Amino acid sequence: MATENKNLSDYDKSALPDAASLRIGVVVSEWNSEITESLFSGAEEVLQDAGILPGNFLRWNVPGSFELVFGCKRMIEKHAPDAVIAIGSVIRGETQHFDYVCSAVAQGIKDLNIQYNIPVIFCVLTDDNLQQAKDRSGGKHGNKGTEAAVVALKMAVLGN
Ligand SMILES: Nc1c(NC[C@H](O)[C@H](O)[C@H](O)CO)[nH]c(=O)[nH]c1=O
Ligand SMILES: CC(=O)[C@@H](O)COP(=O)(O)O
Repeated sequence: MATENKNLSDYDKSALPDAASLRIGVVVSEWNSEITESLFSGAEEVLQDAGILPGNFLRWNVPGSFELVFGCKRMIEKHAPDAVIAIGSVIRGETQHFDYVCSAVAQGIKDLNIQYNIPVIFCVLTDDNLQQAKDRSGGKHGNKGTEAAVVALKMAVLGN
């Protein structure tokens, strides 16, 4: 399993890009909030370790992962952040709805990266069950929110 072999959740604080001059946005889905709040906490810790100023750390909530695309788009247009992290947790149910939500969100976030000159980081867990989500949001496989924040910082300063 890819995650078992590659865990970016352990990071070197001294190697993080300096966030003192950066504005980072985070859009958080309220579905599976136990998971998304853990992901947010992981991301928040990294950004604070990197020295982000409170006024430059923006958080908006949206109802579900499908709304992450619009939420990130509106945040970009309103605040022009240096990077945006989209946080969600999609857990498979009985129907094909899981597949449609996951595909739409992944494609939509990819499109935002192309449409705007701002990195939009895909921190959306797509799991078959709650345990898989727990394992990747502060459990045995680390925290994808932590990883996403490291990626956001690196992409925000890319080419500088
Ligand atoms: N089942 C999950 C959803 N479903 C809701 C959709 O994301 C969306 O809000 C709805 O279709 C209205 O547009 N969302 C998640 O984030 N996680 C799920 O497991
Ligand atoms: C990802 C979803 O929307 C899914 O959890 C909904 O569950 P179901 O497919 O049983 O309606």
